Amino acid sequence: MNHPAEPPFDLDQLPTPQRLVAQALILGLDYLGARHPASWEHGRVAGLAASSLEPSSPGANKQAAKLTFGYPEVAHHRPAKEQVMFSAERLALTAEIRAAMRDDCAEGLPKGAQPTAEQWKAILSGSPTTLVTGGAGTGKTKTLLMRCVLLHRYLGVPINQIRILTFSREARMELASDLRALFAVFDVTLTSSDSLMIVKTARSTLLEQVHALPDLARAIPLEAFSGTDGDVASLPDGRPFEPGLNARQRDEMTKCLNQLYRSNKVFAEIYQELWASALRLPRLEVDAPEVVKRAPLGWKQSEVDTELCDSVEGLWRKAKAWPVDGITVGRRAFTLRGRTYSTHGYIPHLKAHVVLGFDRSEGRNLARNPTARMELYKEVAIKKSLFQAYFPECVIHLDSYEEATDLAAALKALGTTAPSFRYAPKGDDGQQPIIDSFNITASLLDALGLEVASVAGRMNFLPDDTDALYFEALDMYWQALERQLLSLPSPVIPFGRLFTLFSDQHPDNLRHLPSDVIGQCRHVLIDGAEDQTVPVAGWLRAVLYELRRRDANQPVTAGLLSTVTLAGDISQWIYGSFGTSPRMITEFDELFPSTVPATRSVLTECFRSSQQIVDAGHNLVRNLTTGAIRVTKSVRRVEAGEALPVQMYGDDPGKLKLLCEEAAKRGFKMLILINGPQDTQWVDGAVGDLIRQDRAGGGRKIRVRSYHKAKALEADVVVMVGDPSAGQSSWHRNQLFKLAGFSSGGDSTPGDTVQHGEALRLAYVAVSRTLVACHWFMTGSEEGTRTASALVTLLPGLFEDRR
Ligand SMILES: Nc1ncnc2c1ncn2[C@@H]1O[C@H](COP(=O)(O)OP(=O)(O)OP(=O)(O)O)[C@@H](O)[C@H]1O
Repeated sequence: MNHPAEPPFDLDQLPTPQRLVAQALILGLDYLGARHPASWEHGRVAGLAASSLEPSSPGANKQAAKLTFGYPEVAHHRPAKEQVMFSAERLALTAEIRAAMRDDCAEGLPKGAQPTAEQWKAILSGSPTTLVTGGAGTGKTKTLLMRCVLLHRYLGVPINQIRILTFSREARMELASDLRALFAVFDVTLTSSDSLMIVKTARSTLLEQVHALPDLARAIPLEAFSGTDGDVASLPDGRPFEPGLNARQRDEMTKCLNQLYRSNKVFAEIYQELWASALRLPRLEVDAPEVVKRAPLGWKQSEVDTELCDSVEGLWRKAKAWPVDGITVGRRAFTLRGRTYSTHGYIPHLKAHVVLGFDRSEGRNLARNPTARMELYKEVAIKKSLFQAYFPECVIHLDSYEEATDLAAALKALGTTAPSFRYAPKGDDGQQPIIDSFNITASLLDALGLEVASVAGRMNFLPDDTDALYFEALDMYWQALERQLLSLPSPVIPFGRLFTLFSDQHPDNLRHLPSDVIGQCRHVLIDGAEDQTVPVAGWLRAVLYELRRRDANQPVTAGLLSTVTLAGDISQWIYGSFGTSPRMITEFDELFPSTVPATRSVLTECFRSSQQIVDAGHNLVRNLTTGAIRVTKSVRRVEAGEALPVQMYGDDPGKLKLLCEEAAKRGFKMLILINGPQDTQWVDGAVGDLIRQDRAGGGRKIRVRSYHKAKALEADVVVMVGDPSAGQSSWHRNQLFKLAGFSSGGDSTPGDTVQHGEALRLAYVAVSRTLVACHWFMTGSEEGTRTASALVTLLPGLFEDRR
């Protein structure tokens, strides 16, 4: 129980102001019939004490009412830490400014190109945070450009404080040119370099900041490292998600691999084991179709296996390709399901048996003997399938003399040189040289915001899954590589690392930046916000927090504010398999917290395509949780006969040729989108001549791009070649995407979910580039896989099957 520490003062002893307050309180307590607990308790204790000391006398129970004056006990609290990224300011948009911009717009832009009410809402948003969403062709990019006009022309923001961030160099050039044209409408002349100062990629913006620090002034991003003089001067925006390596990068990476291999015994062992697993004949299930088909012949073939071995070995010896250094020659018999078959040799170092195959340079008509019913190459193939399904140990099947020579060389140099080989983690497309494969995986991890060196320890694999070795080797290798690159005269650092160094994980690093450099991001506008990586979001947040911190320390803070404006369409999220995420849009308020409510504008009018095409696009993505676009209404004026559904054809190169000729006659621009290298050949075979003619004539009437490169483009006629595929389920990808936080709603296979959605979204992006007509050729190259056209029901009124 609390007692007042000091006896209360007599009311009369208090100075006048306190006395008046106390009297007022007393009256208040009396009026309310309330009790002041501390005073009451004090009186009670004092009364008891007095009663025990003084003899009771008549009238002694008439206690003198004595009020005490105490202080409330208040628990100790710390001031809250401000988590808000923006000040409580709004843009100083007066009614006059709004009216002036609207008037100039009415005067400068054609009647049919005036912004809609939905667009004006975002253009004239006074909030520090503005989010513009909407389906393809609804004018999100145009809205961003108009907002840039507002900031500069009407609010006087200098152009070196505005950044429009776009995706790639190509998109940057196009957007910069559109911006120049739009500024001219508002009587502002932007030079080419002005517009390229405003329109940047996140990468080039970050790099300006990196180079502003003396320690990193000469730093080169790994992705832009070519070893030529132009490196620092022409620091490129990079080609995001194209992890092909140039000669200089490959050189440096190979050097590092060999150094690590020689100096680290553990790495060398893991690497050799991985190599052996890559050499090993891939296993097949016993019920794989080719095994089921070949096994009955294979069991019979056991009777002639010795003769088969002799014939093949004879060919190898004649070609002087056998014996091979490092391989112990000698037949060894094995029993598979009760039948005997022999191998040709053994590699002790790899604990691997060797079976000789049939080199393609030999005649296909060769047979074991003149009476044999089957050609030699077929018998070899049958035995190979049997071994794939039933051979219990590690076996290497040498399919060519060249392969054997390479193997001998690698075995000879094994003590000093890391063997080079091709590898793909399970579920990834096509094998790559190991260095390239490491680079692709490291780029994915960077984009997902995962530390490459710590990933292996957070994953798990089935006991015989060689991907475990791959990730273990990658972790060790990437650490060594980053250290080696950093020690070069001009330090080389991967973009992922640079973004992380300048992200909200390391906010102090940004404190070293000069104010004019960080101030370039005072007003950031991002186009294509659906495809940003975790590190880019972290970097942008850190930059905005740092600006806020600096603003708060200014002598006058009134009028100081930053803004962020995002435009995006989650149905166009097509780089998820490379590690991007649409979180900037879906978690906008959490990522960019502001006391001023955000302005959100959903654009619902499509200016690009007819309603059939808009609905066909919607048909593709409507079942995706990430595709919840509000239904879009086409406002495009369509000529008679133009409102056609997407036309679907089979493998019909002749039809493509006709379409191209017809488009050329009408002066239409064409965009041909391809799904893979096989489609490049298909298109070249069909219309290669027309494309070359177009280029020779200096025209750009026919453009050929991959589906992934279709974003932000539009054309009168769009031709889709091939069917985007959702690929194979992948254990390692699912784990990585889980680690990166993609398992929303308890999704246990988030990597597969991303790829499934991506196939459909790629088709959506392709269809939605259409101004007049869209044609889809199913070339059949992806048969049997989960492809976009098979993952949804294509509605007949929206897709017309002409196969
Ligand atoms: N208010 C408008 N009036 C007329 N045309 C418009 C309007 N807004 C945009 N457009 C035109 O519509 C087309 C699509 O605009 P824009 O590229 O800005 O859309 P988007 O939403 O960014 O498209 P995507 O998401 O497919 O890249 C462009 O040709 C643009 O000029």
